[in-house]
Amino acid sequence: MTKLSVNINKIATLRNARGGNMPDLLKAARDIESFGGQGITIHPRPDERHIRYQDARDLKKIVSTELNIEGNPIPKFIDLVLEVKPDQVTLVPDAVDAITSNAGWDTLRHKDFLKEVIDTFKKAGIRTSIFVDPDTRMVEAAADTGTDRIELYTESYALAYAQNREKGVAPFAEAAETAHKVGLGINAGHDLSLDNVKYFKENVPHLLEVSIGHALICEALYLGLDNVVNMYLNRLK
Ligand SMILES: CC(=O)[C@@H](O)[C@H](O)COP(=O)(O)O
Ligand SMILES: NCC(=O)COP(=O)(O)O
Repeated sequence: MTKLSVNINKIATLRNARGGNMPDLLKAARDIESFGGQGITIHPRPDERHIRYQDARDLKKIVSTELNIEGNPIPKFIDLVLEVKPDQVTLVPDAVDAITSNAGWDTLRHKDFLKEVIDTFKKAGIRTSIFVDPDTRMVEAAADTGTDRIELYTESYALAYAQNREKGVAPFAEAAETAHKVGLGINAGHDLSLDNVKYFKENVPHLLEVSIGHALICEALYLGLDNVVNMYLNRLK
């Protein structure tokens, strides 16, 4: 079974637009869980333009499924994660000024750094995941860091889907087979949507979890959050 973790960054973006508490991020997280969502993902960025560090602390108190915090392990992110102790931390190598995540880790080049950070989180009892491109060398080197899982960065699949989905999914299927062989759990995310997620799930083996935010919240504007969560759950069966 593949779990759906809903990324609620975009709900925080909307809230922050007016400075008040509408929409209420904590209520949205609780509602998503009551609709069947199996996890909540947040990606606090250093400028706190959507998720604020305080949101992570508040969400920890109310999320009853699984809290996944994503981000670049700069010192203040590491401190936040160690304080909040989410179920999972996903390390993403994004630049401070990145509009959104735009690359996976070079796990060969940053192996020593990743080993150290992963060791710190694992000692605190937090499951770890590393955001990587679908490249078997990067997946194999990820295993050497001691991480529990990888998250496959799916933007290239989402871009290819309309033109040539067979070609677009092939590197992900291969990366997932490699990850499974070297003992890593497999998550995936970025630009997955109601259109493209079913084919991905059908063609990428051993997929434990997808985290989906941008498309899901956009789709919910037309279809409703409850309905959309359930449409994803059906596609992930
Ligand atoms: C790691 C990843 O691909 C997503 O978490 C993405 O980072 C969403 O972040 P934004 O909502 O800031 O685009
Ligand atoms: N890890 C990916 C994620 O949380 C959501 O990415 P997106 O669906 O907002 O592109």
